[in-house]
Amino acid sequence: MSHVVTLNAGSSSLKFSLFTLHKDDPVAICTGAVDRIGSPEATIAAKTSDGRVLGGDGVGPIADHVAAMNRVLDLLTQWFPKAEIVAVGHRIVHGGPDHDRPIQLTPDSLRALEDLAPFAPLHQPYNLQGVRAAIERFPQAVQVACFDTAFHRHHPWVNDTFALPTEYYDMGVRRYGFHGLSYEYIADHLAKTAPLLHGGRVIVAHLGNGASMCGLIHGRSVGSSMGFTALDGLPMGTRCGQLDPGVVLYLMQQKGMTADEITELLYCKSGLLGLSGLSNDMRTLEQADTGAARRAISYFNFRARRELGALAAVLGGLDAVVFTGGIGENSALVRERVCVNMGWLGIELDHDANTEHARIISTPLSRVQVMVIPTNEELVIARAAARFVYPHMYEALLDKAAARTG
Ligand SMILES: Nc1ncnc2c1ncn2[C@@H]1O[C@H](COP(=O)(O)OP(=O)(O)O)[C@@H](O)[C@H]1O
Ligand SMILES: CC(=O)OP(=O)(O)O
Ligand SMILES: [Mg+2]
Repeated sequence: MSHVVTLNAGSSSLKFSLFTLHKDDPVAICTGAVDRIGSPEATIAAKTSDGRVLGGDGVGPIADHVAAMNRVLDLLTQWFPKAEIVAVGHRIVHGGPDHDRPIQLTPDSLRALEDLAPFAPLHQPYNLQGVRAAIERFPQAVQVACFDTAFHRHHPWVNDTFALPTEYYDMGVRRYGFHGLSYEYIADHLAKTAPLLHGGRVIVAHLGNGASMCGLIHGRSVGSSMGFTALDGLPMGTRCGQLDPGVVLYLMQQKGMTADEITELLYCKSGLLGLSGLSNDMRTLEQADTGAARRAISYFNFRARRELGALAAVLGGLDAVVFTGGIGENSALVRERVCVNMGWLGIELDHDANTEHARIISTPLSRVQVMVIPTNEELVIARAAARFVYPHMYEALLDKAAARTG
């Protein structure tokens, strides 16, 4: 039976899966993640679809994404020696202005994607290292790139542009938006499980180590919080989120900081880590009893509320809010604080349902339905990879994708 491997390198994690290519849809037979990469508490965990837990023993330190990638490919070949890998699907965070759908990777396209690395320094280099490692490990497999930016490529021009002279837009200085694979999964899931809401106005809050929000109308992106890079919008684990560009000028001109120092500050030392002085990890901050940790969480919630209100205005009202991503799926505290006193917008949270991480966490009378939907970027990647290998077998998926991108 043919199989697809998916690799999804986030800023703090490497998620991976092995899918079997069944007739209608790929089916995951193993999913796993290396978590807290780079920290002494790094873990690797995987389980099979029949509930077997893999991994555990002999994990050892996982210093960086390259070590994580090699370890994952070793383990997959060890666990599933007979799997025939026909394709590897890669999450590639930045696709630039030209890619509004997945592509089959070639040496030329790989080189072009390398040029985008400065615009996603926490992701793109690792995504592309994953491609190289997979080519070496599975040379016969088709390598497919699935872009975070593709989902937003047809968002309105007002959300695509900055108010700079237009030649900058023409040279690619645009608001690309990210987390598109996650938004695509949520939009597709809503289409299947809640078609009325899918047809309406939905805000998806993808809150993980990287965090963004996206406003959807009829499952299409009409506005999102991330911009030219994955620095903009909400504060994140180590990234600052929205920042007055005057701060950058001040740091350069008055404080003599170099571009590298500012890059390190904004990508790696800011956000929850910078404000708390303790950790980028929401679990650690929720357990910590320090004023700085509480203030970091308050700032995160404040900016999320602000973005929620702004996107509701862009959508012209609201029918549903979906929380997803590591924090969105697991932190009842953050969801509660983001939604509290939002009755004016039609949001009434059900405290008990939220604490229990129920799928619907708004009250039955809430005008806006609030949901928790675990994201599944892996399935979106596996479907795309499957379409390249067996276009006829997955014709239905192909039609749906075409309808979505219009
Ligand atoms: N039970 C939990 N409670 C609060 N936060 C959690 C919980 N589980 C995971 N998280 C948070 O989710 C974030 C990681 O999200 P994830 O989407 O996996 O990251 P990435 O951006 O690397 O893909 C971390 O801040 C982590 O603390
Ligand atoms: C784009 C981005 O920030 O991704 P992640 O949340 O996986 O770090
Ligand atoms: Mg992620």
